Amino acid sequence: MSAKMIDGRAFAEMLREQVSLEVARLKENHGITPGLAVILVGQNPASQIYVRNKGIQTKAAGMASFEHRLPDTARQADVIALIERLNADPTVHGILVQLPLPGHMNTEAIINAVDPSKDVDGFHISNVGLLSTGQKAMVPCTPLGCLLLLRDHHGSLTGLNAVIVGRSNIVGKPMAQLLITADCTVTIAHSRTRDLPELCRRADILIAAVGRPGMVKPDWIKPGATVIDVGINRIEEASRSRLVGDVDPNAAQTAGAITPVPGGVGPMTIACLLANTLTACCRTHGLREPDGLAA
Ligand SMILES: Nc1nc2c(c(=O)[nH]1)N[C@@H](CN(C=O)c1ccc(C(=O)N[C@@H](CCC(=O)O)C(=O)O)cc1)CN2
Repeated sequence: MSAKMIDGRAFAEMLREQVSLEVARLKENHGITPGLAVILVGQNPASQIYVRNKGIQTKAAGMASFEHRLPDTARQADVIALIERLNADPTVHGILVQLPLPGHMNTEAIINAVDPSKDVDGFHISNVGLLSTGQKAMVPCTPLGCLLLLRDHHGSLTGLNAVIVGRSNIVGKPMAQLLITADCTVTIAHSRTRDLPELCRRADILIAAVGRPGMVKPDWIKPGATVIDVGINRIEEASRSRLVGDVDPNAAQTAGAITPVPGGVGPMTIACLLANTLTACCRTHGLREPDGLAA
């Protein structure tokens, strides 16, 4: 039997519509327009596309979009000075620094310069600490997107065995925190994990976030399990480029449900960024947070 395809594109569209409605309500009732500032340093081709899409979708949701592009010759101090200006700007409720940054920059120092209340990426050390202690935090967009898809598919996640392959700060670790809070039993695996296929076969929920095309094979999957593929790997084939996930597409024969690549987790990332910007704006102004948008 073939797995149910979890349609992240459709879910993200619904989420963006919900955000748009809440933004319109904020404007009408309180005269407030949520604003998102995105900083792009350098010319990374994929980053340029993501930043452009963030701007388009921010405006489409009725929010103010501020785009700041710096050359890859910019100094770390220039980026931090810009962040400090945005921290002090009351029209900016969310600040995002597009990653990866050029090699000469210290990513942690730059992320930690963002005011935690405007850290819509949820990467600031204060938000990492709040999330890991189960407190109200800004939650990283990709794991938040995965959680929303899982909750929509399963309802309750209580008692399920979740295996996360990948231990990055952006996906693997925050994903584990969210699933622990959702009462899953969580294991984080990585490239040095012993007998990875056997471990994965115990998972009711398998999250693949390693950045290796097709690494998770069909026989690594427990029949009926839910598979969330976070991989976005661009591969060149016969002079054309194609996007593939971390999970072998034949895994759909074993899984109960699976997210496709493209069209699964990817679109949820920007939709959750919009949701986080709205959440940050509501928190800043002491207003009720819309239901269903946060973790
Ligand atoms: N500061 C951040 N930098 C990066 C993040 C992040 O969350 N914050 N995540 C990724 C890139 N990313 C957003 O920035 C992102 C990745 C993928 C998609 C997406 O919609 N993917 C589509 C396919 C798009 C395509 O054809 O290329 C899909 O999977 O269907 C959106 C955003 C790294 N940097």
